[in-house]
Amino acid sequence: MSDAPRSAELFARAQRVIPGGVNSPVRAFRAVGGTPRFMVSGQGPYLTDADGHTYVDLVASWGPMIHGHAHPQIVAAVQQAATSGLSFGTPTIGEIELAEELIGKLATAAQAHGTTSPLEEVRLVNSGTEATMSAVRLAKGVTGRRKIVKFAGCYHGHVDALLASAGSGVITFATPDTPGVTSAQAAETIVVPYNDLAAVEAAFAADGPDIAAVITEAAAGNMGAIAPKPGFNAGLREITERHGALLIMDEVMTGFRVSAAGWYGLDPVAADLFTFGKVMSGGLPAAAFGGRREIMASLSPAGPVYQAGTLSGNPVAVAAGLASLRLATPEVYVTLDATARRIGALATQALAEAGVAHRVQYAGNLFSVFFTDQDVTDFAGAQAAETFRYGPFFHAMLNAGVYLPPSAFEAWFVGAAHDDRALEIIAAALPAAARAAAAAARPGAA
Ligand SMILES: Cc1ncc(COP(=O)(O)O)c(C=O)c1O
Ligand SMILES: N[C@H](C=O)CCC(=O)O
Repeated sequence: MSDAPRSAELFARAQRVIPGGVNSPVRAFRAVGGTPRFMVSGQGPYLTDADGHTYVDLVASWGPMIHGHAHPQIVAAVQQAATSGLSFGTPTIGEIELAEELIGKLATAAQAHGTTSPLEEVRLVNSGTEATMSAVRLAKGVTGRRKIVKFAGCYHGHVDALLASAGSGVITFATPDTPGVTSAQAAETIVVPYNDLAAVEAAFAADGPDIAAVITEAAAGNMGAIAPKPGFNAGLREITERHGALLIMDEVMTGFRVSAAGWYGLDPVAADLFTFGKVMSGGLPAAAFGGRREIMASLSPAGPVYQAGTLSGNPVAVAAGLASLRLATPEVYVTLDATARRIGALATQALAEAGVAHRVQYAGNLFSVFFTDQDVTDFAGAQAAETFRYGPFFHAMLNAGVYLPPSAFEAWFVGAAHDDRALEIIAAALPAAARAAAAAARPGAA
């Protein structure tokens, strides 16, 4: 399966008209080598590429495909919506229903935890990047302050102020100080280590009156999967509240994936603002940010903080999101969690048998493999792992029909459609991949 002539041909053609041949850097295979596979279809847990190879998909469009690809009810909802018109640039009923669905899911979780929901209003946007960008602007507008605290290795989309020490493609391609972000923008971002409340306290001790917000991934998934230490998110809540700053919980990856109410359903920390993305729209371009009414009331046209979007609340994306969220029964989450654990256990078994030091880490049902004998709790730990083993591991899996993220710094994702057959393919692929990881040569070694 290493032979992918049609993908190679398409990649050469793409590189003539698209920078690097891809429309998002993480899709390129630069960190693992080789030719990115051009996919032509997806069905359930499988992807099929332009050469006709089929793969068990452990990327799931970077999170959203919780029901697998081309779920018939979601496809039908999209077809139905498209038939009624693709975009109106006016309010629609579906937007209210989607907002109510998101708010209702957090309200149900809050009630189960004996508390009230911090999500009273949401504004729909088109991408996770737009959601975090808008949440940051709103936080600055509401507090009248200019600085943001973020965590090294967390990724919040390609927002200028949030690219500092970011995870995902930024770490994969080692571009921490991307040109185009001005020093003035960079100076407004304070970066501290993930899972380190003392560092957050120190940031507030130094800059407290200037800090508008702390933004965190609800659980980190963009430097591999790293769960917050128990009490970390709650600690952020306490510190921000004490200093009059807002807490922005980025649930673009975890929202409606790790539970019906996202990470909030597992650890109900009442952030001031939440951001949601790809999962809430079933894989179509829609996202959202929201929070308490008194904060959201500052948003235009209700308030002075401007935010807008011609295609925001697009009816087709909204229909996909509604269909996907309504299909997400408690059983779906039980299946996602169990499947992630089964695959993680298979990886552990194969890597242990091959003698490869590793940690399989989970953040809810996000998971990933770190080639290290230490638990990884932050960016420094993720960078210290033996990432040179990932490329050979990745290609062995790919050749055996399993599509992993083409970077050691990304989470792996499953869908409820990953059945026993898909897991058998993964189980069959892992021993050779583990041996390839074991045999990988450290760069620079003789
Ligand atoms: C936690 C998190 N926030 C924000 C984003 C940005 O979302 P998008 O790629 O839709 O702009 C991502 C990744 O995509 C993410 O993982
Ligand atoms: N890690 C990113 C999102 O979660 C990967 C998606 C992308 O940037 O294309």
